[in-house]
Parts: sequence; C-alpha cells; structure tokens
Amino acid sequence: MQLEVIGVGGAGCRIAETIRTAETATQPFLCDVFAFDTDTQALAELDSVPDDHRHRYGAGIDTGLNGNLQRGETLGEEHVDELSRKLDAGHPSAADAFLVVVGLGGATGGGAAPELVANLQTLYDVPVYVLGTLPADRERSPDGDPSVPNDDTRPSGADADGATRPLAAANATQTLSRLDGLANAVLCFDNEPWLRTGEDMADGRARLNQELAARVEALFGATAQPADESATSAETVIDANDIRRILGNETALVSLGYGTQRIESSGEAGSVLGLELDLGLGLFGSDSTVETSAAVSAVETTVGKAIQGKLTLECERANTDRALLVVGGPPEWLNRTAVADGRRRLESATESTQTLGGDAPRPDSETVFALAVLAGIEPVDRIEQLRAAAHQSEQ
Ligand SMILES: Nc1nc2c(ncn2[C@@H]2O[C@H](COP(=O)(O)OP(=O)(O)OP(=O)(O)O)[C@@H](O)[C@H]2O)c(=O)[nH]1
Repeated sequence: MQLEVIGVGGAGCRIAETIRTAETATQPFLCDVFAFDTDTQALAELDSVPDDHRHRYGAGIDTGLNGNLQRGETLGEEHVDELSRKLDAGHPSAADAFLVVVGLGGATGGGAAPELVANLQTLYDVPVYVLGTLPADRERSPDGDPSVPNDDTRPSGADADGATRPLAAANATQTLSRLDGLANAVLCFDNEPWLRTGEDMADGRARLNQELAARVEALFGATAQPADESATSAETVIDANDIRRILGNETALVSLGYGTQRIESSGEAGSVLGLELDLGLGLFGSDSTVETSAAVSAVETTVGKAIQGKLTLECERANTDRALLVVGGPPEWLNRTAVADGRRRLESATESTQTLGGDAPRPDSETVFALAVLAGIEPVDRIEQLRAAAHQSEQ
C-alpha cells in the first residue's frame, strides 16, 4: 500500500518527516511526504522533505499562529485549495490512503486539518486518516510542570517553541470535534505519558516522534510490496483493504501498542543466533535455523508488550471495536502458531467483534516486533480530561 503523508503545522511537519526517515528501502510504503506550515523557520528546520514538497502559507504570518485556533480555521478555509494543489508536485493519485498529521493543540495544524481532510475526501476516492498528538498537561499549565528543574531557563511548561500553550486542550477538543465525520479514523498519540519527568516538549519531541514513527512504519510498512521481489513473502499478507476494514470510516479513535525484542546475529550473514536475553540457552545451530521455543518466546513476548504495554493513547482494551495484530521480523522467527495465538490473545483482550492478524517478514532485521492496532476505543478518559480542562480554561 502507498501512503500519502501530509504534515500540517510544527508538530505535523516534524512527525511527517520522522515517518519519512523511518521508512526502510526494503519496505517502501510512502507515496510522498508533504509539509505545510505558517511558520517559516519551523519549515526551514526540516531536513529531509524536498523543497517542492514543503509550503509556507498565510500572507503576513511568519512565526505561526501562537495557538489562535479561530485564525487557523479561517486560514485553513482560505488556503485549502492552494494546499491541495501543492500535492500535484507528488503522486497523490497513486495513494491508497492519506495520512494528515497534526499536533491537535496547535492552531495552524488544528485549523487547517479538518478543511484539508474534507477537501481530500472530495478529490480522491481513498480513505483519509488523521494522525494527531494530544497536548501534554505540562505545556498548557501557566505554572508549568513542577518536575521541571529550577535551573531550566526556558519558560516553565514550555512546548516545542519555548512557549506555553494555555489553549492547547481547548484547541485539541475542538479540532477533534471538527474532524468527526470527516476523517475515516484518527490515530492518536498522547504526548503527556510519553514525556519523562522534568522533560518538556522541546526536550522530548524528537524521541516521541521516533516512537510514533516506528509504530506508523510497523503498520503501513507491513502492507508494502517488498522492494526485492525475491524476498520472503508474508504467510498472511496485510493490505490496504485490511487496514481500511480495521480503521473503519466513522472517525474512530485509534490507539497503537508496540513491542520489540532484539535478537542477535552471529556476525555471519544470515545466521541468527537467538534472543539476547536467552543467549546460551540452546537456541541455535550454525546455520540460520532457529529453535522453535526461541521463536515462540520472542513472538509471545512482543505480542504481550504490544497488548499490555504502553499505548499511544491509554484506553480500556476490552472496549475496542476492531483490532489488528502485525508480527514482524526475520522470517525464521515468525512462528506461525505463535503468530496465530497472538491474534487470538488480542481478540480476547480487546473483546473486539473483528480481529485480523498478519505477519511482516524482514529478512535483514535483528528485531522481532508486534504492533497492535485498537480501533473504536471510545470513550477515552484522557479525551474527557482534556474536555474538562478546556471547559475550565474557558471560565
Ligand atoms: N509529538 C509531538 N508533539 C508536538 C511536537 N511539536 C509540538 N507538539 C504538540 O503539538 C501541539 C501543537 O504545536 P504545533 O504543531 O507547533 O502548533 P501549530 O499547528 O504549528 O500551530 P501554531 O504554532 O499555534 O501556529 C503542541 O501543543 C504540542 O502538544 C512534536 O514535534 N512532536
């Protein structure tokens, strides 16, 4: 499957760029990556988005909108045709889906995303998904995060631009409401629990973006046609239709769980030894065979982390409508029975009505991974918290 990624606003553009760098030559899944922003400097700081795929818009605005969502919405309305036309520098018609990426607490991304999503829905006959970050509590608090050290010279609670964002919760909830009924699904990443104690958005954003991009790559890379046609193909292939079925078309909220386990190679090409943690426990021969128990254990461990570990948006797992499990890694590690058991485990944990599973062989990888996609997870406590915070900030 080919994905057209469009970042809007500071967070959206940075995350879109990080997704681009997470794509591997062997599992290409990106059609194009575009970056649209009102902030000249933020756009200039991107490294790997080609010049004709980035676009600054909004005459007379140079440094972003500083959280003024109303202004962002007006600008989005005025410039949506211009933004959609910019996509002609790439291959949007070849895309199997669009992914519009935004920081939901901001004004540029949050203002333009609903207009852009609606426009793409009329122009193209493929799903339009949104990937949105939820603002961290510490960036919108006027008093900042008490855990930020006193010797930090930036304003306390500072976000990626070094400014607090008191309107972030209100912006995020309003933009989510505007996306309702427009986007096919909204994949969420909640910044707060992913930041470390004492860390603000400026410190943590690169790490968070990599975490998020790894999950996006695991999902959409699994649908890629391997660049090398002689490469091992999946036992159970996941394609654009499977993704469409799981994500749905009713603006479901989606959370992603992910687990990895490093395995170690012998140093000889293609000779996989065993799990790092289990080294020496009788796993391997000198050829590239892997003991069944080691492969089963690696799959079970990663699936457990994906289902029970930290999600991109914490939710009641048993409330999930639909779910998808992708297990990837070197083909000899993808034990078929363990992968099927993993899918059943996801089904039972989520109590979902529809659960799919598939595998993603990565012959050159030294990692086994599992990705759990939980779609239709509402109600979500964190969204309710943001609504309450938004209500409070309006008082
Ligand atoms: N995960 C992640 N979140 C970010 C990043 N930068 C900002 N954010 C979050 O996204 C929200 C919006 O910030 P931006 O994307 O910079 O805002 P914008 O859309 O450019 O809008 P304005 O700056 O108001 O014009 C912030 O409140 C943060 O919660 C980033 O690089 N990664």
